Amino acid sequence: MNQSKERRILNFVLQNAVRGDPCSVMETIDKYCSEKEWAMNVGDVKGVILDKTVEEINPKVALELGTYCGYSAVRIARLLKAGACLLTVEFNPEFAAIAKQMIEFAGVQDKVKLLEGPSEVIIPQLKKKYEVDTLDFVFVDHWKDRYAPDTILLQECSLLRKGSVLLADNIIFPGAPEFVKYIRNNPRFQCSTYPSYLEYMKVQDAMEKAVFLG
Ligand SMILES: Cc1ncccc1-c1cc(O)c2nc[nH]c(=O)c2c1
Ligand SMILES: [Mg+2]
Repeated sequence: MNQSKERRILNFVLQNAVRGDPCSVMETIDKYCSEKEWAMNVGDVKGVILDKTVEEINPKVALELGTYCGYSAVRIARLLKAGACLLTVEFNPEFAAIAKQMIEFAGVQDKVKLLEGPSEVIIPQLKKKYEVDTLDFVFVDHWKDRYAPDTILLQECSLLRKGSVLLADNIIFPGAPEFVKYIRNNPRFQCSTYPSYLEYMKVQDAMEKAVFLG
């Protein structure tokens, strides 16, 4: 059975990156996906916006919706301080298996908890099953049609507190119009838009930052 693209990305990392070095893993994925096969990692351009947001917040508890190959989980986890953790949710079992190996190779596995399943099932489990109180940071990068319902679900599950920050990828391309409409018209969120480019492409995209006001 021929290999998946995601398996080819992982193998390229295992053969070319430095084990235990998160930056080396990120650079190697970016090299493969810009030179050989495009893939939907947040990438090196939007990745800087992600970095700056994480550094500004310095979250103790972070959530990522949409792990994919683990690129942004490695990117976020490398910036987390001692005792901080990232919970990352992936519903595709093949992607989750790749991401698990990617996270371990990068050496950030002690800071990352990979949760396999649909976000609408996992989010209601975060408090009781995963001992989360509230989330300091949420990176929304899974499926555009889940952005708005999952943001509502996070509120219904009392997982956001005054000052919790959401950062959503792809609000221009592929786009998340329902989410943008919801969040920008919601007085409980203070929104700002970060124009950027689609990973590895000269195509406009943007990220939306939304601070929960409580
Ligand atoms: C797959 C794709 N094709 C063309 C253009 C953009 C995309 C694309 C890019 C992303 O960053 C994505 N992030 C999370 N989830 C997605 O589905 C997704 C899709
Ligand atoms: Mg994305």
